[in-house]
Amino acid sequence: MLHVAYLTKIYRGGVRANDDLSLDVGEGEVLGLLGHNGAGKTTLLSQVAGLVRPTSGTLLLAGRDPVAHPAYARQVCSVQLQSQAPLTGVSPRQAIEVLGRIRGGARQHVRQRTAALLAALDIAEWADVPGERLSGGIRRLTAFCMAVVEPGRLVMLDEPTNDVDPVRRRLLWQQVRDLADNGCAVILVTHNVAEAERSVDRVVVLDHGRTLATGTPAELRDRATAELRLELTLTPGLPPPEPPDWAGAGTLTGRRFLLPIATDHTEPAVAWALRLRAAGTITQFALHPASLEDVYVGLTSASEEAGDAALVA
Ligand SMILES: Nc1ncnc2c1ncn2[C@@H]1O[C@H](COP(=O)(O)OP(=O)(O)OP(=O)(O)O)[C@@H](O)[C@H]1O
Repeated sequence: MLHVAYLTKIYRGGVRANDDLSLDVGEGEVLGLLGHNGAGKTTLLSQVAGLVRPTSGTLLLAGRDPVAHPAYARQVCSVQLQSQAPLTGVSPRQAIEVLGRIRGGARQHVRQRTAALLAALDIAEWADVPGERLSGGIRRLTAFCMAVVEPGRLVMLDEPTNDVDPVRRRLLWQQVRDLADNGCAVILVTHNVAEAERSVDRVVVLDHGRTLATGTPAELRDRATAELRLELTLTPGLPPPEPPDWAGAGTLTGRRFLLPIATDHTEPAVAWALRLRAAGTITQFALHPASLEDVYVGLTSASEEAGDAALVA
């Protein structure tokens, strides 16, 4: 559905926002695009939508170049932008139905789909409230509905869960999954790695415009299977214990002390934690596998260190 090969975008002024980027997204697939602020995610989406011209490389949207065929790109792509949709003077229902009609949906079908989306995201009670009286989260969910009321074959969502409460976020992820199950290709830009883990088929991690890693969430987590996390809850008022030499450097957040542990040190880790609990140093402990978020943070910090080393060299 989308084929990107060796894509580079250099903005006027010399910022290299995408650097030799290659990826593919198939029908029925949700691709999660992760990366720090300024990694080049929005730039990639803008080029796919035909809004920004690539400096070099290949971009094919259902077999055609979106920059050479912008009307075609607009028909094939549905986009929810990162910026909030202007809703002054219109209600969510009006805004969603107008978008559905603009995208060529039949009146009856658009009405039904709008009502179904509002109900599925549990925002029907705001359906007829003017936009200026809506909270940021409801506006964000309305923008999502506007993007998917008559979805194109490729749906691109730029941080769709910003400002949205946890319960409605889950409802939104279900809608994203349904889009893919109905045959859409979906690109999901998010900073919420833990949530992405549950709803994407594949992940691309961008770093300074380049692909840092790609794979299914399980494949990326496998890179860290050699590691577990030992989580100690410290007794109030007590400092963290000195980690044994087989544990990695610990991070302290409040009373939570988190240590990376190699899987072959599971037994001594549990024995150590039990001793700490018996001595009253900690109140409880847990040992769990590394999450995709741990892998993501590890990848990006390794890249930062490599960048710093390159600068020093
Ligand atoms: N129109 C533009 N002109 C010049 N530079 C730009 C332009 N748009 C983006 N950039 C720069 O290109 C780089 C990539 O920006 P982009 O918005 O694609 O990143 P992003 O990954 O979407 O970031 P965020 O997560 O903060 O939204 C940044 O350094 C940004 O400042």
